Amino acid sequence: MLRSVLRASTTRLGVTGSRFCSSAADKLVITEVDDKTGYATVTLNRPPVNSLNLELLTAISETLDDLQNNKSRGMILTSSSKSVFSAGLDIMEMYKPKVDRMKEFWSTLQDVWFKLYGSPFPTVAAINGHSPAGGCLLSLCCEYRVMCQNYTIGLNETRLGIVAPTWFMASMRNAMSRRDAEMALTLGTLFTTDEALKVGLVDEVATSKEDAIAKATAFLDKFKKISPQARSMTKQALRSKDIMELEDNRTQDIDLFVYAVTQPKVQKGLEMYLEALKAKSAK
Ligand SMILES: CCCCCCCCCCC/C=C/C(=O)SCCNC(=O)CCNC(=O)[C@H](O)C(C)(C)COP(=O)(O)OP(=O)(O)OC[C@H]1O[C@@H](n2cnc3c(N)ncnc32)[C@H](O)[C@@H]1OP(=O)(O)O
Repeated sequence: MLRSVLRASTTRLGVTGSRFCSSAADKLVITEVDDKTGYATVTLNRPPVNSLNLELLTAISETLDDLQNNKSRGMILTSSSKSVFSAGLDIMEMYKPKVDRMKEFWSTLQDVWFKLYGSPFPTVAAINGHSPAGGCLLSLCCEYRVMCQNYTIGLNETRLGIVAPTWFMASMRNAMSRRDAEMALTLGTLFTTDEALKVGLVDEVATSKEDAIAKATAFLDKFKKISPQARSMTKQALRSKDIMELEDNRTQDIDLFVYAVTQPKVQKGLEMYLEALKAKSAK
């Protein structure tokens, strides 16, 4: 039985919420912990498409802190949307940006990556909708991915005329073969669920969100008889090279992001992409 709400993080207005004080619908991230298993289901809740702006990233980052501080037994990451897991980074954070906010935005994304990719507790993404770019990154940080049928997933940055940072690439390389990762990253491939399964970008296919959560739970159950400490040390050792590489280059990575995104050519590309998205949604 799910009991709500371990911690309701930042509200849509960007104000830190307190325990149990307002309805889950107001929260950017909803955390529910199962009494029996101790697993936390973390639901991204920024309609319409869970695009990752500074406030949503901050809420995710705080949630991951809470789970770690509470010695979580496992986390399932999913979305409250019926058709989108996450549309990736909020393009409005990059289009005509204010540099200070942009730096905070990127630094918070780095924090989320460190905390999720390197989490001591086991993590699964129950991908119940489309998952392009930054949405795909969040799922790649998890140890296991279960995806519902008939959606798309991938790091499609090159299709937007931008370059996925090396730590995005490392996360993809950790899940699939180097060859498939190179093809996917250079082409900016958005895979269908079945294609993603074939290349190992996702581990299982689900027929519904409920089925995805059940399969995610079954994955977490596999660790019941494994020492949590041995498990987390093994995971962190395997991922430490990627983590140290970004730790050593955090500031340069932020500077490179600001430099790249503020280039007039990139701004023009983002403008055109936004226009195309708006035109599509207006149809
Ligand atoms: C060597 C190292 C160099 C480093 C240099 C750094 C360079 C920077 C790297 C940056 C990495 C970027 C990562 C990203 O995540 S970029 C974002 C990529 N995301 C996408 O391409 C997805 C775009 N969205 C979609 O394809 C669809 O919306 C989706 C399939 C997800 C859902 O479709 P659906 O039909 O359900 O919804 P709509 O398209 O109608 O969208 C509804 C409204 O939401 C707006 N929207 C959608 N996506 C975004 C987004 N990512 N950001 C902001 N807003 C978004 C869309 O415009 C609609 O708005 P309106 O209702 O107002 O029209």
